[in-house]
Amino acid sequence: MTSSTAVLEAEHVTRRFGATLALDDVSLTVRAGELVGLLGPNGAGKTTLLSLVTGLRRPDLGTVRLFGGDPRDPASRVRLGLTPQETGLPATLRVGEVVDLVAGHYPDPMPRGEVLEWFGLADQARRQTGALSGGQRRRLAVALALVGRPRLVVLDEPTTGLDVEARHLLWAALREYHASGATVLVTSHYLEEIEALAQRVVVMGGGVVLADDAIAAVLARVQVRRVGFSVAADGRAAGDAGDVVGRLPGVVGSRRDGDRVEVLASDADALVRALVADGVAFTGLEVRGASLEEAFLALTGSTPAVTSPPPRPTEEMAR
Ligand SMILES: Nc1ncnc2c1ncn2[C@@H]1O[C@H](COP(=O)(O)OP(=O)(O)OP(=O)(O)O)[C@@H](O)[C@H]1O
Repeated sequence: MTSSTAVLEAEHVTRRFGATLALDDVSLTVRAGELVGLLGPNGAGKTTLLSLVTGLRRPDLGTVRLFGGDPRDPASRVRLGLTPQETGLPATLRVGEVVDLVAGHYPDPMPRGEVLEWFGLADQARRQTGALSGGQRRRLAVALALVGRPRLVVLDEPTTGLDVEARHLLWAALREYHASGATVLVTSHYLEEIEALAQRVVVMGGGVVLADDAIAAVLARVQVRRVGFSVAADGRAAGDAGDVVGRLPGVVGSRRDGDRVEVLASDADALVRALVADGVAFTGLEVRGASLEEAFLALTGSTPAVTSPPPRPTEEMAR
């Protein structure tokens, strides 16, 4: 397989669940040897896309291919390792038994001891999976995705519920596995995680692909901050604020609600300096990270800026 071979392809894929349009004309190609991060907030469509390209569901429209074949065909899936978001492990089986069970489906699996050691589970081999902590279960799920030495690994939010140490252990394992020549597709809510792992990032929101680029290029695009301030509802201050906001090159969107002005700006410092320099009488200044979705929706112009409700602030999303 050459490095340009597509291992996973979605072309103009649409998928509905009742009235919900989960994917709206999505196209994505992942080539052999890539480590791709699929980033997006809850409901963006990431899991749905993975379910189509791994053959768990069918698209309503469009085509999907896995290793050039139909993802629903077991022959296409034999080189795929998958960790779904929810992992139903048989609670009464021991960790080592589950590893053996899964390994038995592959022609050249990793030795049990090696894979357990790799994921920090060597001393859990004789424990029943039902007795594992949430984090240990998560690590075991990823270990099971890799035990058959798949050429493509698809991981849906693999680090959910892991503490910092376990997350870093998992990132290191994925980087190492990728370095051995595998292709990796990993979803996350967190830019920090994708930044640590991926070379290329695909950002989804509202069922569409909002950006697909090298991580550095995407990071440069999401350095957007939300600046909020109040001005007198009418009169000179409001006009001045509008003028200043309109003049600044880094402003990607703005909204006025009564006396409150909300601006999405790539350079919040410059915006505030300009407001002060122009003598705009503002009060109640707030500067905080915009959510990725806000930033991308604003940048792509696909929806009026700053209209979504404030994102739930998290350490990783607030930038
Ligand atoms: N089985 C289903 N039945 C009904 N609606 C669904 C189903 N699966 C997904 N959806 C809807 O489709 C949309 C996309 O969901 P999806 O799970 O693909 O998003 P996601 O990006 O993976 O989100 P999360 O990060 O929360 O896992 C959401 O509006 C979701 O409610």
